[in-house]
Amino acid sequence: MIEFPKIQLDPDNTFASDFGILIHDEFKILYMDENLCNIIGVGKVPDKMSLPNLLSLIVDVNPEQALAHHHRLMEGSVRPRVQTFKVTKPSGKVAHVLVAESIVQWQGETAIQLAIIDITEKYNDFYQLEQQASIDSLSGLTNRNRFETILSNELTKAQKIGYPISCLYIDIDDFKLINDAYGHQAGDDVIRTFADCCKSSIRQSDFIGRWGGEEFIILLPHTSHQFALLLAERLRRRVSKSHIDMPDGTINFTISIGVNTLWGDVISPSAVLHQADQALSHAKRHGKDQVASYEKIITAHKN
Ligand SMILES: Nc1nc2c(ncn2[C@@H]2O[C@H](COP(=O)(O)OP(=O)(O)OP(=O)(O)O)[C@@H](O)[C@H]2O)c(=O)[nH]1
Repeated sequence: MIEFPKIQLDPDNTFASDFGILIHDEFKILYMDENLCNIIGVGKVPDKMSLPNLLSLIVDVNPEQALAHHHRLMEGSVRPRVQTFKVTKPSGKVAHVLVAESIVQWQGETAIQLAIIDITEKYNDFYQLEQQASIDSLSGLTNRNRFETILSNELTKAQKIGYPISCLYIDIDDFKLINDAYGHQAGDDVIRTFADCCKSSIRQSDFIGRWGGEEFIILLPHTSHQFALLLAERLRRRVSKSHIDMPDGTINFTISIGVNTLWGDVISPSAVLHQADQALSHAKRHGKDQVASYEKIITAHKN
C-alpha cells in the first residue's frame, strides 16, 4: 500500500498573505498592488502616468534577451520562470525576493503576471548558515571544504583569462613541540595569532584557508611569482616577530612557506598544491623559518 504524507499548514509560513502582484506587457507596467509597493519600499501605489518601464529598473539584464523571453512566454514556447532578485529599496535597504511568472488576461489583453514574495529573512538565515559552514571555528579562516571550491574556481578563472595566480603553502614550524611544551590550548592560541597575521597581510581579493592542523594556503590572484615571494617573506617576518604571553614565559614561533605561481598553465588544483608543497618541504629541509620558490628549485634541479 502506498503511504501518503500528512500535510499541514506551516505555522511559520510568512509567505501566505505577504506577496505582491505586478502585471506587465513588454515590461510596461499595467498594474501593481500595495503589497508589492511595501516589499520594494515604494510608499504608495504610483499613478499610471508615473510608472516606469520595468526593464529600466533591472540592472544586469540584457533588454533584448529579456524581451525575447517575454515574446516566447506569450507564444507558449517557453515555461514561466521562478527567479530570485536582489532589490535595493529607495531607502538603501536590501530585500531579496522570489518572482514567479504566469500568463494572465488583464483587461481583455494577454499579459504577464509576476507574483513577488519577500524572502529576505529566509535568504539571510540561509546565507548565515552557509557562512558558518565555510569557516574554520578555531582560526576564523575559510575551511578546507570551502577552500577546495575557491581554489578550483580561481584557477579556472586565471587559466581562462590568462593572468598569474600564486599559491603559498604554509606550515607552522615545530608545532608539536609548542603543544608539548605549553599545552594544546597554547597551540590553539598560536593558530589564532598566525591567522590574525595572515588576515592583516593580504589584500581583499586574496584567499586564506586552513588546509589541515597547522597547514594553511594563501591564494593570490593577479600576482606574479616575484611579488608572491615578497609577500611570503613579509608574512614570515611578521609571524617571527609575533609572540604569545604565557604565565610561565613567552611563545615565539616561526613558519615555513612554499611558493608556486601559474601563468596560463593548465594544471589541476592538486598538482598546484603538490608543487607548492614540494617548495615547502624544501624550506623545512633547509632549516625552517624560510620561504622557498618552486620555480627556483626546479631551475636549480635542471642545471
Ligand atoms: N593545538 C593544536 N594542535 C594541533 C591542531 N591540529 C594539529 N595539531 C598538532 O600539530 C602537530 C603537528 O606536528 P607535526 O606534523 O609533527 O609537525 P611539526 O611539529 O610542526 O614539525 P615540522 O612540520 O617539521 O616543523 C601535531 O602534534 C598535531 O596534534 C590544533 O587544531 N590545535
